[in-house]
Amino acid sequence: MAGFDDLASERSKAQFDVEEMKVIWAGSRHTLEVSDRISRLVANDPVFRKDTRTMLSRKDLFKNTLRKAAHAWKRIIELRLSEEEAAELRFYVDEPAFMDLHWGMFIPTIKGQGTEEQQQKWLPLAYKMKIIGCYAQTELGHGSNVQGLETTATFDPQTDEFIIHSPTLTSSKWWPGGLGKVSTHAVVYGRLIIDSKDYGVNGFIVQLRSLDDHLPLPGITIGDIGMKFGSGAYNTMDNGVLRFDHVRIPRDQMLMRVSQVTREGKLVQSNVPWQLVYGTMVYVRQKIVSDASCALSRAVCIATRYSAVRRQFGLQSNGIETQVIDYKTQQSRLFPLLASAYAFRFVGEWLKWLYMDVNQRLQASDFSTLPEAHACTAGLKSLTTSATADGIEECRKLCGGHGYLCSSGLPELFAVYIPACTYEGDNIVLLLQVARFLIKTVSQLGSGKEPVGTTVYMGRVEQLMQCHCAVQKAEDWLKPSVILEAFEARSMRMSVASAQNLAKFDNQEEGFLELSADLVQAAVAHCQLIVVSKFIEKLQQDIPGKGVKGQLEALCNIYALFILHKHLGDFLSTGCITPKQASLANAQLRSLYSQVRPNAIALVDAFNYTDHYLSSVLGRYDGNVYPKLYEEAWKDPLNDSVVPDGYQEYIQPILKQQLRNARL
Ligand SMILES: CCCCCCCCCC/C=C\C/C=C/C(=O)SCCNC(=O)CCNC(=O)[C@H](O)C(C)(C)COP(=O)(O)OP(=O)(O)OC[C@H]1O[C@@H](n2cnc3c(N)ncnc32)[C@H](O)[C@@H]1OP(=O)(O)O
Ligand SMILES: Cc1cc2nc3c(=O)[nH]c(=O)nc-3n(C[C@H](O)[C@H](O)[C@H](O)COP(=O)(O)OP(=O)(O)OC[C@H]3O[C@@H](n4cnc5c(N)ncnc54)[C@H](O)[C@@H]3O)c2cc1C
Repeated sequence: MAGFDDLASERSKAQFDVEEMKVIWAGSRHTLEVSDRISRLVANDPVFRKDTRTMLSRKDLFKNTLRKAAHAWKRIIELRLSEEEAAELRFYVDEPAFMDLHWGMFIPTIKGQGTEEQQQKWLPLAYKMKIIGCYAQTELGHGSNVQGLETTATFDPQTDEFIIHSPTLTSSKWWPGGLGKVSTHAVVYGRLIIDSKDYGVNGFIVQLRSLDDHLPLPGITIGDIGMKFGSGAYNTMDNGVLRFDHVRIPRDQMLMRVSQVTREGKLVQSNVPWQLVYGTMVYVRQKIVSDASCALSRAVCIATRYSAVRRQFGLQSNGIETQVIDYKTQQSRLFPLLASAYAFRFVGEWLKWLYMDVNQRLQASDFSTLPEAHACTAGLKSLTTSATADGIEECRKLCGGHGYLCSSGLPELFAVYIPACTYEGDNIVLLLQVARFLIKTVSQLGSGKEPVGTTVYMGRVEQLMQCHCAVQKAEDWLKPSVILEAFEARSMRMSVASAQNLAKFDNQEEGFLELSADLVQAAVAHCQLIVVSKFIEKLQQDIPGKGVKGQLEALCNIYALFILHKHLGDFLSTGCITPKQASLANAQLRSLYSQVRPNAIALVDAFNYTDHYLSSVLGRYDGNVYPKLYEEAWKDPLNDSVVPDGYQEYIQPILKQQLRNARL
C-alpha cells in the first residue's frame, strides 16, 4: 500500500546508522533514553491527547490545559521524576501553559536575582508548587524598551514596605503568560523610587491572588488579554493584564542580588553588573535557541515523510507517479531546512554550554563574558526563531493542500511558534543589540584589547579584509576552512563597513538609527557565522556510527552553501567570492542534495519523535496518510449530522427563493 511501502523502502536505503544519529541528535545516550521513555509515557496517556485541540472553545481549551497541567504534576510526583525528566514531560505534553513561566522564568528569576536568603524563602514554595509564579515585565505601552517601564515601586520608610503602583493605563502589565487566570505570584518589574528619586528598573516578588480562594488581593485588577492568533495554538496560555493600586509589599520582596535597599532607605549596589536584572532573558533566549531546533525538526519531519509518500506526475514504467521528494525543487526547499534543524541543534548545545560557563564565572565574580553571552543569546535567538517560523510555513507549502489542514499539524505548529519572533525580545531589537556589540568590538581593534569568544576572528582583521576565496572547482566548497574563511570575511567586512559609515556621523546615536538596517544585516552575518562554525566544530568531535559523520558533513555543507546562496549579495558585494565561485557553490549544493536524498527519511527518523508529539496525519511514522486523512475528516463536528444545523433557517429559504425566481 502507498505510504507503508514508500517509507519502508526509504528506510531500507539509509546509508548510515540511524540509532547512533539519534544519540547525536539527543546529545547523549542518557538524554536519548530519558526523552524516549518520557515521550512514550506521554503518548500513551489518554489525558494528554491533543487531537481535539483546534475544535474546542477557548474556555474548554483552557480548562483542558489546566487538567493536563494538574495531571502532569500528579505524574511527576507519583513517578518521582527528576528535574530533567519532569522538564521532558512538560515538553512532550506540548501545550503552552502557566507551568512554562513558573518553571522557565519565575523560578530562574528568583535563582538569578534573589539573595541566598530570598532563595531559601521562595524556592521551596515554588518547587513544591505551593505558589505559582509568572514574569511580569512587559506593559501595555512598553515591551522592547525595558528602561521605559512605568510601574513604580516606591519605598515607604515608615512601614518598611514598597508601594507597587500602576500610574497610567500604559503602565498596566500586559502579556505575561500564566498571569491572566492562574498565577498566585509574579516577579514584577518596576521603577525603584526612594525619596522621590528614580533608581531604574528592578524586580519585586508580589502576591497577586489569595492562596485560599484565588481571588485577587486588594488593589489588584487582573484578567486575560484575549484570544490570540490561530485556533488552539497559544490560546492555551492565559497571557494577562495586571494593574496595581498602591499595593504594599514587605521590603525584603525586592530581588536584592544586584542592589539592596536598607531599612533606612539607602540603595547599596553589589559588585555584580546591573545588567543581571536582565539575566532571566539571557537564560530564556538560550533555551529558545535549543527549542527552535525542536520546532523546525518537527515540521521538517512531517514534510519529509509526506514528500516521500506523496506522488505527482511523471508516470514511471511501473505505472506509479513520482514521489514529490524526487523533484529537485522540492529538495532545494526541504533539505536546507533539514540541515538548518541539525545546525540549530548543535548551536543550541553550544549556547547551553556558554550559558553554564558564564554562570560559573558569575559565581566567581568574573563578569568578563557577560557581554558575549548577551550578544550570542540575543543574536542566535533572533536568527533561529525567524528561520524556524519561516521554515514551518515553507514545510506547510511543501505539503501542498493537505498541509493547510489542521490534521497536518502544521497550521497549529506555525501559530504556536511565531510569537517566538517577538517574545523574549523582538528579533530586530535583539539584532540591534548584536550590532552594538560588533561595532564596539571593531572600534576596539588595534587598541590592545583582543577580541574574544565568537569575535576572535575579528583579530585577523587585516587578513580578512584582503583575502581571496581559493575555490576553483565545486568540490573546493566542501573544505571547512574555505567555508569558514568566506563567512568570516563577509562578516568582518560588513561590520567594518558599518563602523566606517557610522564614523561619518557626528552623533553616533543618530548614525546608529540611520544605518540600523545595514547594522542588522551585519549582525545576521555574524550570527550565521557562529552557526556555521559551531557545526564545523561539532564535526571535529569523535562521531561514532557507520556513515553518521558523512551525513552530518553533508548537512553542514548544505547549511553553509544554502546561506551563501541566499545571501549572495553580501558575499559578492563585499568581494569575498566571485560570481564564478558563487555558481560553483550552487553546483555543489545540487550535488549535496542528491547525496542526502536516499537518507532523508532516516535523517528525520533520527529525531525520534512519536506520532503523538508530531500530531500530524501527514508525518505519521508508518506513512499511512490517505486512509487516516479520510478517517480524520469524518471526526470534524460539522460531520456529526448529515444535514447541517442552520439548514432550515438559512439554506432552505435561499433554495426556495431560487426556485421561485427560476419559475418566474
Ligand atoms: C524548565 C526550563 C524551561 C525553560 C523554558 C522557558 C521558555 C518559556 C518560554 C515562554 C514563552 C514566552 C515567555 C515570554 C516572556 C517574555 O517575553 S518576557 C519579556 C521579554 N522582554 C524583552 O525581551 C525586552 C527586550 N528588551 C531588552 O532586552 C532591553 O530593553 C534592550 C536590551 C533592548 C535595551 O536595553 P537598555 O538597557 O535600554 O539599553 P542598552 O543601552 O542597549 O543596554 C545597556 C547595556 O546593557 C547590555 N545588555 C542589554 N541587555 C542585556 C542582557 N540581557 N544581559 C546582559 N547585558 C545586557 C547592553 O549590551 C549594554 O551594554 P554596554 O556595555 O553598555 O554596551
Ligand atoms: C505570546 C507572547 C508571550 C509573552 N509573554 C510575556 C511574559 O511572560 N512576560 C512579559 O513580561 N512579556 C511577555 N511578552 C511580551 C514580549 O516580551 C514583548 O511583546 C516583546 O518584548 C516585544 O515588545 P513590544 O511588544 O513592545 O514590541 P514593540 O517594541 O512595540 O515592537 C513593534 C515594532 O517596533 C520595532 N521596534 C521597536 N523598537 C525598535 C528599535 N529600537 N529600533 C527599530 N525597531 C524597533 C520592532 O522591531 C517591531 O517591528 C509576550 C509576548 C507574546 C507575543
